Amino acid sequence: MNEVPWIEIIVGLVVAASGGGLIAFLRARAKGSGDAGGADTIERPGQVDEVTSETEEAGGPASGTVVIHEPGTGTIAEEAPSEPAAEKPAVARPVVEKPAPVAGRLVRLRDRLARSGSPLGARLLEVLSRDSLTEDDWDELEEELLLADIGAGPTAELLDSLRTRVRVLGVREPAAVRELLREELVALVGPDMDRSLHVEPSAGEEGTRLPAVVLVVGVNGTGKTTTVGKLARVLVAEDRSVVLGAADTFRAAAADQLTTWGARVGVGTVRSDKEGADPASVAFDAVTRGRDEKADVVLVDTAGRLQNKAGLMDELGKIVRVTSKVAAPSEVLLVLDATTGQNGLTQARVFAEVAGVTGIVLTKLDGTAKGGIVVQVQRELGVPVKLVGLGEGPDDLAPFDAAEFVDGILG
Ligand SMILES: Nc1nc2c(ncn2[C@@H]2O[C@H](COP(=O)(O)OP(=O)(O)OP(=O)(O)O)[C@@H](O)[C@H]2O)c(=O)[nH]1
Repeated sequence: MNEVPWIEIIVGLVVAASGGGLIAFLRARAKGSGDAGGADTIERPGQVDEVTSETEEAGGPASGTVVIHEPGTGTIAEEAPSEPAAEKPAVARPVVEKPAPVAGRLVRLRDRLARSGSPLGARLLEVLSRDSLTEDDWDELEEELLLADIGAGPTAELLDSLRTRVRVLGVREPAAVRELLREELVALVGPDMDRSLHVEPSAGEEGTRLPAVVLVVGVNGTGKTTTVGKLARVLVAEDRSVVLGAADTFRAAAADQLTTWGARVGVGTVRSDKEGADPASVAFDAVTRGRDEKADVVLVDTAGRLQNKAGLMDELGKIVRVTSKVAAPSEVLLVLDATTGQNGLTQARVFAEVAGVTGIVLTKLDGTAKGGIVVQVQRELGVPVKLVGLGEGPDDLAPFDAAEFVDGILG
């Protein structure tokens, strides 16, 4: 018998056997990258490097593989073909953190302000505790309120009302005047504004379940990526399932930063392999992924470089249009740095005009005595502050509440 056919048969059998694996692998690839744009990958939390090296050992590609970390279990599953469990190298179980409960976080504001210097409340109360208030005292109060960025209009309103009540009620004791001031400040901050976050999934056509889409916009450096990471933790603490979209493709490190934030709480990030990729494409992929996974919320981080209004309008407008093909944004959160005062407000106006902002996240409140910016920002933009950043810690993001906030700044 001729030996050649035997060699061909053996080679054929080997090719057929590995071909099965290849088809399974290709199927897995096709399943994982079926979104528009094609270039995006979803990075699931966990130790991605370890998963990748394991994938290589299993015969899969070193990059672009869809890896999935099952939130909460600490196990890693991947969509590429796998060897029988007994033959697999051990994979270190990633630690998934449990975020701190959300309720009562704003109480920390008082401590943080006390550490950051002389808070507004302490200075106001020092004036108000003088025996009888003279014209100079009222002027001093006005100055303090203006320095705290409350703004000229709101400051005049507050002082008018406070003076009248102090006179009419004949209040003299510092504790009673303090209480009146507290009431006036709460009224100014707006206790009745709807500050709830709209993060409930909705019903699409033919009963599809659509995730709530939250776009996070704002000038660079204000704390957008950090806020998206912290907000993911808030939602996880409330038992909601979350997908992150790294549409800040301008700064390469932003996607890594976001992936790390998500990984800590078992949340996956959709990102692009290409630096400078189209943000709208990444946002679309993230929302599609959220819909396919029946996630409750998709949080999309954006770049928001403010070169000019037209460019910003183009970029954000496109993100809104494109994501709306799957699910329209239920929230557009504008992130503002509380330490930038008036300058931040000017930039905020541009974003509000362009992006249809539904809520404000005021970051770095821990680093400023100018908490009054809350009042101005709400007045100027006509939208409520919904969340505040109180520090760089992972759980330093608090739902905003007018009365708790005023108690925080009054100390
Ligand atoms: N103290 C304090 N720092 C904060 C807070 N929120 C964010 N930061 C810090 O602000 C810096 C900028 O935050 P990022 O999240 O990278 O800002 P960004 O807006 O995404 O920036 P770009 O990606 O460049 O657009 C980081 O050092 C954060 O830790 C806060 O509430 N308090």
